[in-house]
Amino acid sequence: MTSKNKQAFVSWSRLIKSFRYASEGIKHTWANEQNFRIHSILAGIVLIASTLLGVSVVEQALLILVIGGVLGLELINTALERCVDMITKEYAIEAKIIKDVAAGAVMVFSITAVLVGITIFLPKIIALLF
Ligand SMILES: Nc1ncnc2c1ncn2[C@@H]1O[C@H](COP(=O)(O)OP(=O)(O)OP(=O)(O)O)[C@@H](O)[C@H]1O
Repeated sequence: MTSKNKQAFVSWSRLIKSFRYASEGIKHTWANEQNFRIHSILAGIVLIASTLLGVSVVEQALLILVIGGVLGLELINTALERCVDMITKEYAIEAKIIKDVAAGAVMVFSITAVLVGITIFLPKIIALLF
């Protein structure tokens, strides 16, 4: 049996399209979500500081991991907000809970990222000062 719609194992055009759609999602979030812009700029500052302060490769990898986690969760949070807004524009307790819980997830991981940053940077800053 042969399928008329047999697809290539890897379709480059589909891959490029999916990158384009993902970039559009990131651009939309950057344009509309202040928290995403703040987190992205802070991430850039942290990565520059980590290079200047001679943070080890493993520590830098850890910073990249938590930064990616925060930004990824921001994107999921934005998707959930849009999803709720698409379902209802009216006040609904379920809508409130979904948005608040999603925002809570971002906050939990952001605090985790800050704690990782403090653990890595504080000893280096103290060593620089004293
Ligand atoms: N349909 C709704 N029903 C009940 N409460 C809502 C509803 N929409 C939003 N809220 C409440 O208002 C808060 C802010 O919602 P909003 O959609 O403005 O999110 P936001 O985090 O401010 O996002 P944005 O950055 O897009 O303004 C939510 O966390 C939730 O508590």
